[in-house]
Amino acid sequence: MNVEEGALFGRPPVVVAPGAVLVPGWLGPDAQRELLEACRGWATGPAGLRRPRMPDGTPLHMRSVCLGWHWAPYRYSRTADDVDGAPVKPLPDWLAEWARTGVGDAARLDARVCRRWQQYAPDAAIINFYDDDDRLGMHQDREEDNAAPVVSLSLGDRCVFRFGHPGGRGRPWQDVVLHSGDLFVFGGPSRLAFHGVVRTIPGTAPPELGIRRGRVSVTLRETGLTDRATRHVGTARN
Ligand SMILES: O=C(O)CCC(=O)C(=O)O
Ligand SMILES: [Fe+2]
Repeated sequence: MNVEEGALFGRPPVVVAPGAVLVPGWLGPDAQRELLEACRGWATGPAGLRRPRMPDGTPLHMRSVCLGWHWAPYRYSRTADDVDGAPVKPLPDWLAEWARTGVGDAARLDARVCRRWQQYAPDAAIINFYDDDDRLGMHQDREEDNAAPVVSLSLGDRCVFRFGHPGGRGRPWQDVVLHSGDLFVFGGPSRLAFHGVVRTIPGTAPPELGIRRGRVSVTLRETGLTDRATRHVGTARN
């Protein structure tokens, strides 16, 4: 975890919007490999990788697997009901710890990210796998009953990530290129900002990562949910 490393390679941290921070090169090569290896394991069944579908059956343009809580448009559950009904895999403590450290690093760059990052305790992760032509439409992350920030880690090919504002899908927005190893955290006034993945940039993964193609993202959140209360709200992501 390195706030300085990105800067050494000419990409300093950026406050993309109030409470939204990009830390380039936050994961070094070994940590990226470790996380990618873990993602490959999580992708296998039970409760493994699948292409999520909108409530009307329209498939999304990527595949995903969940940890802690299973997310499918637009609700969280403890079982992967749109996969095989198996219990969702646990979110490992080490990954929650990485996310907490990431929120702390981001909060030092912009205090609006999170006021009490030491208490950040994500209980859900979504791992997205993007092929060359995949994307994710502009959406809000709003199935959480909680204002804690969202933490995203990128692996593999770069992508064009569009970050807007909470008021709607339209402009203004900023397009930022997320590289393998980058940390992006959005909280505070940007917690409900619309965002999406416009496109991946094939062939841009670091060769030493050992990924043949595509982009993987790991997105962590505090759901604020208990097993008795799940939520059904949301906006289109297709
Ligand atoms: O893949 C990404 O970088 C974004 C993922 C995302 O926005 C989500 O899963 O809600
Ligand atoms: Fe999102």
